[in-house]
Amino acid sequence: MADKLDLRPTKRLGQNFVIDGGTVRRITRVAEISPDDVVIEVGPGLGSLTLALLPEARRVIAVEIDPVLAAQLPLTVADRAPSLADRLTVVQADAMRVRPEELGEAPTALVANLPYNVAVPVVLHLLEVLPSLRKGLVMVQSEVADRMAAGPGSKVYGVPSVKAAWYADVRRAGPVGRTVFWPAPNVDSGLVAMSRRDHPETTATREEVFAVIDAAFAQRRKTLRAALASWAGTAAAAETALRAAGIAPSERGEQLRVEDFARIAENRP
Ligand SMILES: C[S@@+](CC[C@H](N)C(=O)[O-])C[C@H]1O[C@@H](n2cnc3c(N)ncnc32)[C@H](O)[C@@H]1O
Repeated sequence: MADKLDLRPTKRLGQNFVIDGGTVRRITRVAEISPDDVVIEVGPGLGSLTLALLPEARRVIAVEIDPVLAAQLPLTVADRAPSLADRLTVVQADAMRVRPEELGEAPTALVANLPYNVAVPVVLHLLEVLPSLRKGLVMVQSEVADRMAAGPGSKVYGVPSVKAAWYADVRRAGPVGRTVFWPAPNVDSGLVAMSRRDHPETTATREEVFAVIDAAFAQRRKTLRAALASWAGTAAAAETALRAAGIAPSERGEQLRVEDFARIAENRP
């Protein structure tokens, strides 16, 4: 199919296509799609995962940034799975900016082999703008999978872990080797499973909580008293906010849960 399109995969768009049927079936199985699900698939590419998702879901909304691939996808599905073609919606758009109105229907599940350079912003954007999303199964670079699923105290716990935890329970769902792709990337991959949960109860807005998270991890080796100094105005003001939130000023961001960041945000001077 790549030959037919005279396709030269674009590195900038993270175009590494899965060419292994076993991996595609595994992603579909682990995603636990039910016949009622409306799946949003980001970056369908040549459609290998799309073709596996269509028999499982009520609808697949495929969001592809590349206009050539977006135009080809309905033709591929009409050719390979004509009886399922009416379950497919293709939206040519940047998934980092896509708006719910562009999708036609509210997706309940995210399943994607994500473009690796934008995987975290895409996941956070979709969880934010699509409250209908209840679950997700995405393939990302192995290190990113570790970071997204990490908990407090882990060396790789950071901004992606805490922000993802605002929206969902996140866990690693298995490794994927680099040989299942064409072209093969020079990193291994991993599956990440997400299950929507209510965000912590707080009077602070999401933006306010995320501002504390960004500030705390911008200087992750510093104590929170020092790391939050510019966020609070001064180190002394940061200390007051931390004490009011019941958190020792000598702690570091990597020890806190998303609920703790929310309490700090509530106590901004
Ligand atoms: C890793 S490939 C996956 C392709 C296919 N799903 C597969 O598994 O073979 C990533 C796909 O995402 C598309 N893409 C890259 N950036 C995107 C963005 N911001 N929004 C939507 N699609 C994007 C690329 O064009 C490419 O088709």
